[in-house]
Amino acid sequence: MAVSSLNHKSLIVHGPVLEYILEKNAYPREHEQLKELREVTAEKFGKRSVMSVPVDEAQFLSMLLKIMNAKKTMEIGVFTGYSLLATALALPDDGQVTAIDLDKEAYETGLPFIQKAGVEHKINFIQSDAFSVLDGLINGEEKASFDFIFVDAEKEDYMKFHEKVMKLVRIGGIIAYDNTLWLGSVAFEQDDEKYSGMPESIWKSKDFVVQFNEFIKKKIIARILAEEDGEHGDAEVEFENKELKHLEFVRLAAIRTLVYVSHLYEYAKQNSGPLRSTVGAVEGAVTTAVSPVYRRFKDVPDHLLGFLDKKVDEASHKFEDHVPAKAKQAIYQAQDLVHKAAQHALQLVNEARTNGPRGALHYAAGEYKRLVVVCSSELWVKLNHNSTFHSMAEKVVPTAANLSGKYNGFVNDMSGKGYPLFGYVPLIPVDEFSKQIKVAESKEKEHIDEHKPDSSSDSD
Ligand SMILES: C[S@@+](CC[C@H](N)C(=O)[O-])C[C@H]1O[C@@H](n2cnc3c(N)ncnc32)[C@H](O)[C@@H]1O
Repeated sequence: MAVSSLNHKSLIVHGPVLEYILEKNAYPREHEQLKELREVTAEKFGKRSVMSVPVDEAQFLSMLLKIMNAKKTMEIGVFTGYSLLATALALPDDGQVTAIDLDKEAYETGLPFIQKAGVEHKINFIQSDAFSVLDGLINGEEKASFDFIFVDAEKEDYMKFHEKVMKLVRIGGIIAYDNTLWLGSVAFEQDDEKYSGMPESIWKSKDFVVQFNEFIKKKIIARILAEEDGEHGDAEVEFENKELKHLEFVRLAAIRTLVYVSHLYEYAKQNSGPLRSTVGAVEGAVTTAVSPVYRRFKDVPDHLLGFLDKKVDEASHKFEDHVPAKAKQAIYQAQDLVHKAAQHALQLVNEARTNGPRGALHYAAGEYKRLVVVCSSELWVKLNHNSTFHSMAEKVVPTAANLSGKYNGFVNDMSGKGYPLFGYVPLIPVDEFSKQIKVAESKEKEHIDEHKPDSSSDSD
């Protein structure tokens, strides 16, 4: 089959190479019912059949779903169901794909092939405007629960879809957008000779696609920031997912550090020479074992940060005239500390830039730990005088301590079993932290005792 007759959307390879890929690889592997569905779609919809994803893209989607062991997925924009059938075939027997389209007639064109392939039970087709379905899922129990979401609808809606699907995809899940090169138009102007034959409808949406590509580039950091809801649904704490007013830079610094540490880890892995295969072998086990602990633990500091942020805000505005001098002092110290913490996080990044990973690790093990352990314990003691903080801490601390203990136990265990990689994995300094809290408490007590005669007018 000549490429020109394939009505193919591929931009990366053209001519004989594309023909070779399709003829030698993609078409021979195409499932029988996918082939039939494709042919019926072309017959019934003519030029509009170009809306279906091409055979090689469907095979890529299928591979992705299998690699990530996806079970719960969503497709926005079904048409006659080519990508939907490819998805359903790739899911395990108890997998589910929520498929949304306004056009039921098109879906019913493909349905007999879905049935013949024996995968209809994996599909929940919803005839509706996708926005209302997404809102319903967000308000229901479906937040952060989808492994994979495929968006293939109107290009002008992609940005709006993004805000919604971000709430539905699980941490570590994937959102895939179709047509982000929009048949190549993104790289050309309409008067370019090479693309003069492109239909008007493509040029109409080109700007939306270009804007979306810019938008999504900026959203990558936001994806790292995306938080899971549900586990900390405490009504007392109302900062969920909101940008922190005063402490946002600390959160960003922490994220930068985290990103950098993961780069260090990659570096360590790449440079572990003969150990690399051992590293590879244990990595899967590590991810499986550490992930649940990490996932639950990672929200705790952020949660506290949010709480502190609110306190800092209250302190600088509402309480300014009423808060006793000592409490004010604690709040200012808190502000000072978070600034210091942010500076140290940045210094770690700089250290790594100038002296390489070894220098950064050295720095991290010394200075950064001192700051985290000593200073944050002092801050903790001071903040604990605040009754709201105290009650919040009482809820959070046992879980954090328990998870930290488990995490440390696992890292030590693996290290003890002779996996050198674990020398790079930082421990959570639980014991040092509790020792430091005792030191800070007794310092605080000494300070109070020393100043007792003068402090009568200054009590909380
Ligand atoms: C490009 S086609 C989907 C092709 C399909 N993924 C495939 O591989 O065969 C786009 C589809 O999105 C649907 N659509 C567009 N906007 C929609 C919306 N807001 N809600 C639901 N469906 C929508 C259209 O009805 C159309 O069938």
